[in-house]
Amino acid sequence: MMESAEHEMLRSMGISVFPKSAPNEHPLSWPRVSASCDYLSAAQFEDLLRIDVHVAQIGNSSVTYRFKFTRDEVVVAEGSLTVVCCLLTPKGLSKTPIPAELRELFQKHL
Ligand SMILES: CC(C)(COP(=O)(O)OP(=O)(O)OC[C@H]1O[C@@H](n2cnc3c(N)ncnc32)[C@H](O)[C@@H]1OP(=O)(O)O)[C@@H](O)C(=O)NCCC(=O)NCCSC(=O)c1cc(O)c2ccccc2c1O
Repeated sequence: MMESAEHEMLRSMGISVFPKSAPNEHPLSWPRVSASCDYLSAAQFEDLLRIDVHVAQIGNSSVTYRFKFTRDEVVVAEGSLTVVCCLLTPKGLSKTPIPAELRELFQKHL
């Protein structure tokens, strides 16, 4: 659910989760390096939950999101996810500094 909320947030910012890249460029991606969630009160099947997400920290290549899950006004869970800006190369993931234009977009959600 945190990943879905993160993806919705990226889309709302106009950032593709997996952008198309030019033939000789490596696509930019955001693999997760850390995830945690504290469950604070019980939720039940079919409950409608609201997930609020904001950017808690922007590093050189990393972004940390915080999530709050609520049912009506009750906080059900709180979570955190850290992703790293990476180039997807034929040899695998390679971290890269967050491009300035994306950093600016993330800063609006701090
Ligand atoms: C992502 C890595 C390639 C980074 O490797 P590296 O060793 O070079 O990174 P650093 O140690 O320097 O850290 C970079 C940056 O992240 C911060 N950080 C690292 N670990 C943590 C942590 N546990 N908690 C918080 N922060 C952390 C660190 O402080 C640095 O921050 P700065 O801001 O200062 O730069 C490498 O770690 C790696 O490959 N990890 C495995 C990633 C992975 O497979 N995750 C599992 C989920 S899968 C996934 O999410 C995913 C994987 C893919 O391959 C995809 C491919 C295509 C699309 C999507 C994919 C995808 O979603």
